[in-house]
Amino acid sequence: MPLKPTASFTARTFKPTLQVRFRASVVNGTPRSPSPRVVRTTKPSYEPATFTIKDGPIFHGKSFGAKANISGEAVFTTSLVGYPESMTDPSYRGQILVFTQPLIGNYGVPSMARDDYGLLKYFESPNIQACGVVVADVALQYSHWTAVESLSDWCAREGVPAITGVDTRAIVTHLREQGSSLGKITVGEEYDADEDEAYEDPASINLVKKVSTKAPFHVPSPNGDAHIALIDCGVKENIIRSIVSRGASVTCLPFDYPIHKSAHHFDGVFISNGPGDPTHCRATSDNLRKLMDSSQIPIMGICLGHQLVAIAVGASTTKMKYGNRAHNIPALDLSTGKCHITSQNHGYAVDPATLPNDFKEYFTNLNDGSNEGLIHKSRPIFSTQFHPEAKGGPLDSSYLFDGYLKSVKAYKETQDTLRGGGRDNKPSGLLVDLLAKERVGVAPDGVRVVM
Ligand SMILES: NC(=O)CC[C@H](N)C(=O)O
Repeated sequence: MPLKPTASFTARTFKPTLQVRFRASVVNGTPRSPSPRVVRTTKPSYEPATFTIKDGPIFHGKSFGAKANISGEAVFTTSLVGYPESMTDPSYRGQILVFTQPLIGNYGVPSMARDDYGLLKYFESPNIQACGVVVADVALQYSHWTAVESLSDWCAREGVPAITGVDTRAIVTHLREQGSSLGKITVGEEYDADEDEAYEDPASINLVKKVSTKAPFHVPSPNGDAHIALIDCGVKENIIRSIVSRGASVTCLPFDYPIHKSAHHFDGVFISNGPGDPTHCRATSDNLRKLMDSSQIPIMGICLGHQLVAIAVGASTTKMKYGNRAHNIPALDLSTGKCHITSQNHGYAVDPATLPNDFKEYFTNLNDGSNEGLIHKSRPIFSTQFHPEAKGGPLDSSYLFDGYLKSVKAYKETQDTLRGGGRDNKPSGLLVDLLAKERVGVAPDGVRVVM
């Protein structure tokens, strides 16, 4: 049944202002100097905007981001927090992100600060990756010690259209019934219902190519001398951090890098998360298959990486009706019988019935029974559909990185023994020193830049 367009939106009146409130000056009986809690207000443009679902309802609201018209796959997340992390997760490239949490933007947007490893502290990549944002009620006031700007200013600065004042419950009801659909955001102009050909299907684009690093880059670890090759299909910063903090340096390689030809330089291979349909990423799954046939190196994959490991071993993937995007999804570890609450963002799933005999299902989803992981029966190869690095989200399953690093270090020791000593790191070490320390992109003029 077509839903009625939501036409009413009442823009609140406010004065842009900076308010400074003071906390109690006595804490646990100890006087302290007043520390200001800064509350900033923001003033979005509030031009009219429209969110339209292809072959579905039209929602009228107000723009609070860039003045631009876009189309993409409309998906929803039920995460309560973590909009800076979700919006910068490259897995969302080509997607319009609908938040079910009604109030978004209340803690603002943090800075591009970097941690001791040189990784972004508060974002999962340097830019907003979702092509549009839909919320019920954008916060006009924001307050947080990490905040440097409002959600509205950030979206406008990054050229990302965003709409507020729409009934996100009706949108999500529709997406759950119809399944993930194409949608578009139109800003500042009357919606023309005859313009249906304006929908661009991101499934027709090689999204992984767009987000993968254009050249290798290296993130050294001060905590150990293992070395991991990470196939970057759109890696989140916190995945790299989860590895380097555990004592392995990471060299991030483009998605189509022929890793099977150079695995002997590394102690482990990692396949990252990323956007789009995994069957469009044949270059990576073909290289992985050749790698598994020629080397015993430990392998771990997350999300798209999980799907690519599955495809490499001959299993198949299916498109889910509307996917799983949330920070509270229960996944059962079939090897221990323990349930972990996990962070997820995916629209495809591995069919566990198609796994070959030497693999078994590792995790299963306790909500919908979908596959959440696979593991080789005798070799150190495993992957998960959920995100154990969980940014944002719960850290229940971060032990999986410990297990991976353990097998990486064991493999390194065996290889060192076979070589009769540590790897001669000189040649590859020197090359690694020459690499950029951050993601490498391409500027419009074709010149490679560090992003
Ligand atoms: N987060 C991811 O890696 C997503 C994987 C894949 N693009 C999917 O939607 O299923």
